[in-house]
Amino acid sequence: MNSSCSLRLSDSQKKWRIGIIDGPNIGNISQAQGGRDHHLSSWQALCDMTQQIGQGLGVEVVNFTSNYEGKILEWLHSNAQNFDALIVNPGGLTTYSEGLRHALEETRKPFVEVHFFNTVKHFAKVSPHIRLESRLTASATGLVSGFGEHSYTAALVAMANYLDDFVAHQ
Ligand SMILES: O=C1C[C@@](O)(C(=O)O)C[C@@H](O)[C@@H]1O
Repeated sequence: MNSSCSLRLSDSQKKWRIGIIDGPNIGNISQAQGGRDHHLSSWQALCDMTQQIGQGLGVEVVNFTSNYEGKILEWLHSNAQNFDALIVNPGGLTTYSEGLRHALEETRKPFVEVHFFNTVKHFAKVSPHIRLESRLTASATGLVSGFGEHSYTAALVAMANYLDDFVAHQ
């Protein structure tokens, strides 16, 4: 067991670098989600929470958000190689962005798709006749949805351990 943090399950001390990308509307989180599926006052509060979890895990977390698909793609093109893994809430890009899916695939980095909502349940309710689904899930390493802000908690803990166990030895 890693002595610095009980949530790192191996002996790894590696300070992985994990980028968290929040897509359209997530930067406006207190209004956008109507406070129903999380307990955050702002996107900054989400950054503070994920930074705190990153510190506890002994990994570096870098947060980025944009309402613009092109800005997110440019961020990925310029920065993805500086990260070991990514956590992505595509927000308003969830159901249609092939561009984001391609850009993420091209990084060749593991990534977790996260959502505040359980998107399967949410889409079944808002669109019972046309089957909506995320464009990213089939390309993601993993998916965490439905736990409000703790979808990010779960994604960070899982990704740090995934990097320790599956990537460190490659
Ligand atoms: O913007 C959002 C938020 C969301 O990504 C979530 O985190 O639950 C779910 C998406 O369907 C929606 O468009």
